[in-house]
Amino acid sequence: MSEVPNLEERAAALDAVDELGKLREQFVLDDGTVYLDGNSLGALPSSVPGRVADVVEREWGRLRIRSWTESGWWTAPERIGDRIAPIVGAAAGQIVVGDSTSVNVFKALVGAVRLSGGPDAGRDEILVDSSTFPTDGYIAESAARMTGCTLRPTAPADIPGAVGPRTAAVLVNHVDYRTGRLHDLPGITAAVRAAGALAVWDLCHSAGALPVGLDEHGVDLAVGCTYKFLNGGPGSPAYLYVAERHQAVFDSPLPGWNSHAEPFGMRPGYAPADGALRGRVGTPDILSMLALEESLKVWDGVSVAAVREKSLALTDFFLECVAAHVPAGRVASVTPEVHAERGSQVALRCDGAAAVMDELIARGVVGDFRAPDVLRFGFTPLYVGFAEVERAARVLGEVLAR
Ligand SMILES: Cc1ncc(COP(=O)(O)O)c(C=O)c1O
Ligand SMILES: Nc1c(O)cccc1C(=O)C[C@H](N)C(=O)O
Repeated sequence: MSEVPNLEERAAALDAVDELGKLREQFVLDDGTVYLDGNSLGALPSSVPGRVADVVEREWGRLRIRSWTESGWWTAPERIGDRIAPIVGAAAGQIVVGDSTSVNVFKALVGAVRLSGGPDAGRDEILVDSSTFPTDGYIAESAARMTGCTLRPTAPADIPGAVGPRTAAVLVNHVDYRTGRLHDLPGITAAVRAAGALAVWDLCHSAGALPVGLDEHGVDLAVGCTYKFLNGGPGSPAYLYVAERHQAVFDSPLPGWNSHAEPFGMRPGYAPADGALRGRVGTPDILSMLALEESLKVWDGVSVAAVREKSLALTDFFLECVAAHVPAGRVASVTPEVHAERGSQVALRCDGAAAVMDELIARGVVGDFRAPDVLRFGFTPLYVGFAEVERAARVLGEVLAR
């Protein structure tokens, strides 16, 4: 066990030079808990409660209806979209915030089939990532039925070889929620576009954890949640990216009055607004949305490249500590070793994983369990430190040594 003090010293040295380490102070966290579940629900930024109280008491309580204009409520979806844009590598004017990820998957995928011309243009198939988070698969199945397409579940790595003249759209998760595998967004997007189809990406597990490069890689449409690495809060609204080149013809399957060119004209006929706000539907969820806006301030001056560098250092160090602390053969990582294929989590296959995670949580190490046998640990570079990583692996070793 001579490695143990060595790992603790290494952790201290890594924390001492961690340029992002000071950001932890901007979150409500307790030193008794190692929080490795920010890939499910991000921690609370300290300034959010005060801002929410202000929205409730002053903007809603005193200004009431005036706040739609005077407090900027009406334009919040596109304003906050512009705040998310640099984090995912998009120029302003292409992202709108609102609704859940599931609803945005629907808008994006049906919108993509329509942009492709769909079955009328001979494009009658949708490809979906066969290892997808379930909601995307369920919605893709419904979107396929609605648009007259067939649905073909395909492993992300096989997509370049599977797309063809009949493909309308392809829906892929950037990072796999269970294994933490990072899929090849530039390569897959290029192959989909070369086949004349549209690429729709689900960024739930990558936005805020690594560079996405939506504009740089020519992504057509994308969606993502804001309650994981963007720390927007439970059920905070999701977002929809429609590349500028598609906006003029993007035909939303949910053309609510908020996306009308003249919403207060109250016209019987629909005429879509220009730009990103064409992706809006109904009245925005202001309390959650403004909590999200406040939480995004943590990102001011933070480089996504630095976040990625720390994320990889954290996951590398965790894997090293697990190898040192955990009895041989008790866990097997299903997260790729190669950096280019790794998101910001480590998933360990483990017998009795559900009970092991319960015990870890009881001992102050919070990750989560994903059926059937995965211990999942998410690393949020904005607030997780290296000493915590060492402690988490040490406690895991203690639990598994029993
Ligand atoms: C990849 C992915 N897509 C979608 C969702 C969920 O979507 P929603 O925000 O609609 O619950 C999650 C997590 O809940 C997810 O991990
Ligand atoms: N969205 C969630 C929720 O409402 C409750 C509990 C967990 C979640 C999650 O985000 C799960 C997460 N997407 C996952 O990757 O498993």
